Amino acid sequence: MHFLAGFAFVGCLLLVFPGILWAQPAAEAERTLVVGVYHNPPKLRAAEDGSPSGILGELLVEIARREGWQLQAVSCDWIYCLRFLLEGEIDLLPDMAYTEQRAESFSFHQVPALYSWSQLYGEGGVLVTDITDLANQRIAVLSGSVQQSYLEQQLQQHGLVAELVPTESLAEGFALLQAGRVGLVAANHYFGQQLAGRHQLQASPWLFQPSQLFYASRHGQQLDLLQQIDTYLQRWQQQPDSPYYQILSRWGAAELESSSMQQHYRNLLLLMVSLLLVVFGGALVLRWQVKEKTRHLQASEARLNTILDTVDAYIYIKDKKLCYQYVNKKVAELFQCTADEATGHNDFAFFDHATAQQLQANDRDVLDRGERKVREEENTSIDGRLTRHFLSVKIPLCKPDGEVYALCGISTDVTEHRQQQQAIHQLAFYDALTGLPNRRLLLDRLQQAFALHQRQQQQGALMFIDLDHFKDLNDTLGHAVGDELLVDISNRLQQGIRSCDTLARLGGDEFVLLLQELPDDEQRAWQRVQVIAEKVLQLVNQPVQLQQQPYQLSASIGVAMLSDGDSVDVLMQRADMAMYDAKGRGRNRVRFFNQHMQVEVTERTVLTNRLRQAMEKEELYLAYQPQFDRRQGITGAEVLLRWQHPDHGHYAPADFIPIAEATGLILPIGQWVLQQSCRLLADWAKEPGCQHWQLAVNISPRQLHDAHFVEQLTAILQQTEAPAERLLLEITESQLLEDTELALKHIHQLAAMGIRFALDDFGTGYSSLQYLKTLPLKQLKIDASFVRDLLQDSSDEAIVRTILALGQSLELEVIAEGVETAAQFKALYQIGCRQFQGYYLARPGTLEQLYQHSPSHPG
Ligand SMILES: Nc1nc2c(ncn2[C@@H]2O[C@H](COP(=O)(O)O[C@H]3[C@@H](O)[C@H](n4cnc5c(=O)[nH]c(N)nc54)O[C@@H]3COP(=O)(O)O)[C@@H](O)[C@H]2O)c(=O)[nH]1
Repeated sequence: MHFLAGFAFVGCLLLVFPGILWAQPAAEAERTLVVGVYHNPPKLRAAEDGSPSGILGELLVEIARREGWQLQAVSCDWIYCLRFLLEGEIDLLPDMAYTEQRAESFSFHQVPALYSWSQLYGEGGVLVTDITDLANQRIAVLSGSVQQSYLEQQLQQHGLVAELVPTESLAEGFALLQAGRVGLVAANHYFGQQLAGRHQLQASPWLFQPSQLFYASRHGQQLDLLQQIDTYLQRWQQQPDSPYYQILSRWGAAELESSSMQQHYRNLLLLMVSLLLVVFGGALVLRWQVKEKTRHLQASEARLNTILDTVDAYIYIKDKKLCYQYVNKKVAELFQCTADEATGHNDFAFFDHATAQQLQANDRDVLDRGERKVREEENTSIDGRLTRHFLSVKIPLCKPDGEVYALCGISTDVTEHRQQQQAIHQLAFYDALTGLPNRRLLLDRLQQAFALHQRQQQQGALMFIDLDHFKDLNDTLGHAVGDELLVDISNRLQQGIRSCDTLARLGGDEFVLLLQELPDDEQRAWQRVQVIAEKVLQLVNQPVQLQQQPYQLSASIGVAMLSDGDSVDVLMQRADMAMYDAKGRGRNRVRFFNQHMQVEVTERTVLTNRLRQAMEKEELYLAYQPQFDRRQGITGAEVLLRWQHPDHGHYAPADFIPIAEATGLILPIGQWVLQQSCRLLADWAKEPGCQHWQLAVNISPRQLHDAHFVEQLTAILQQTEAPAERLLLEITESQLLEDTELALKHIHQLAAMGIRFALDDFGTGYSSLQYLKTLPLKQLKIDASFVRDLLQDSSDEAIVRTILALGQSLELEVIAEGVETAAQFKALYQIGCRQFQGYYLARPGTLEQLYQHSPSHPG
């Protein structure tokens, strides 16, 4: 029993850790070959020092010596040798019979190294002359061997029932025969002959499975080496005094010697049996067997212990009571005791209670099911100070009859790997600055929430939260302060949400809140989201102290209910759309997605595509609206962009300019407007009647903030030779709000070149005196809205008067725009306005129409 358990134990360990048990001295070796050596004497066996021995072993050693190959021998049972060869753990396996099936997985050389056949061996009285004698027999066969496949096939062909008992080695087969567990054992004649002689077994007269024996490598590997082996075999098999025949005769002579000794032994035994009775003979045989096996086991155990104590894994055997029966050095180190001290104790002696309970549950599973299990285990030491993660492979150890008697565990410490995995996970799914889930994780959770909504109609909402003017703050106060602010906002928002909700940061100042577990009723769910959104606004609105200054932030929030979209992408787009709508409506507010937004976006997309082509197709042109002095003489004109689409007619600038702005198309379009305007100024400079006229050109915020704007306008002025001082760039206050520093820099650079600036829509924005002081302005433009209600609304009149007074004191020209009636003109004139623009005087038109308003112009 012990002997058989040993087979299982060795198998379990060698299966996982094939060890190099013998290596040739490496002095002049050029090539290292790992050779599998299984016990199949006289063809193959491991010598005392572990080196390959037997006929094929010595033959290989001789070839290797001549070729300068370094051999490293791995001692393994046949079945594991095969597996190691397949898995590339070993390079070469001697003593493999060629079959077509094997040729699919292994490569063989050409010249057979040996010829062999198989026989069946049994106690005297079992006579096998042909296949039919195998009916109802229990026959031990080497697992995965040619004998096994041949016998299986033959039994099936002849419709015979016999039990083939697979063994891991031939020795195990003969041990089963000795123990009376099988009636016959199948083996090649080399091995069988030896064992039969030794154990008084009878060889069957039925010879089967003649085979050619080769050295084999993993399929397609070591082909040059196999060729070399062929060269030696071919040469040596033709020379009677070659090493081939010397080795053969050495092992053949040993065999003969062994046979003749056996004969002598048999005679002696017969004599002894007759003299000392069967009892003494039986005892002797038994003692010899025990001694042989003990020696074999001790040698294997010593070799194994060396391997087990050097591998970087925790290896142990636990009995059915879950007490350690064996621990390797690593386990003993972990338990801070010797291997002997660990033996006999269970996990409660080494781990904390919860760990021990979990380990025992895992172990029981393996023992009860009799199945190999792989699990990740988290083990905390008994003092609770150290927790490590292990990947544990646990294999049940079974007796030949299948009964599980222990388990063998191999655990690898994967703590660092786990930590790395966690770090990678953190990087992959969380935002590095705030620690909030990132886009990837949000999408994952949204996907789940959406699936739940579709399956069970569970309500949910997606909230896009964008901080207003965060970019300005970031640019002004620096990115470190910006980061601090984002962390602060994320903490505030996190405190205000429930654990079932997900707050994520998509990047920059974009936060997204996924709300789940809302009331089933759609209306109530909507109301709950409204309340939460208001709360978010309040949280953002709370003043924050940055660089000793209090700041109050606001956010624009867009909401899409999960029922608003039919996919995650659509939902994201819709929440984003709603957020932009909130921004467009003045920021610091919440907007829920509605279909109008969708229509607007669709229309905007269509318009964007048309606008992209408009420039190429020359559908854009310029209109000129004259500007007048108090005597209604022309002082110049405002250049106004127009778009005439061949199919869809005239598009209003108020519709397409914001799109051009948002898409960046305003940059090439604006450049074209400036080129046209400068050409016209250059032409006017040559005409005495209009030399003094100026052209007012609207500049969009995008242009003013563009890094190449100054450079491009300088180039245009140089190319056209237009007088810079006749160019008046109209800017609005709102333009200056975003990235003020860069805008001011560009304005000052252009003013230094002589270009003049007008502040458009004056009075409608912040009307900051600060701008009036710091900007190199030449003109203020009273917004048309004040002119429109001038006659009805006294406060509008007061504003107009104030603007005029401001202009006077700051020495700025003031022009009123949107003058539509004679009454407005008169009223403006009476309160001191001296420059005018509006439909009353002239509508925007062609150049010809402009010239018609000036009698002095030759055109
Ligand atoms: N960045 C650029 N913006 C441009 C350019 N061309 C125009 N625009 C801007 O588009 C907005 C709408 O312009 P538009 O429809 O051309 O309207 C202008 C005038 O036609 C209109 N106007 C002029 N007089 C009157 C009037 O008596 N009544 C009345 N109802 N409207 C009148 O006012 C617009 C000019 O406004 P302003 O620029 O503020 O002086 C408009 O914001 C343009 O700025 C361009 O090339 N680039």
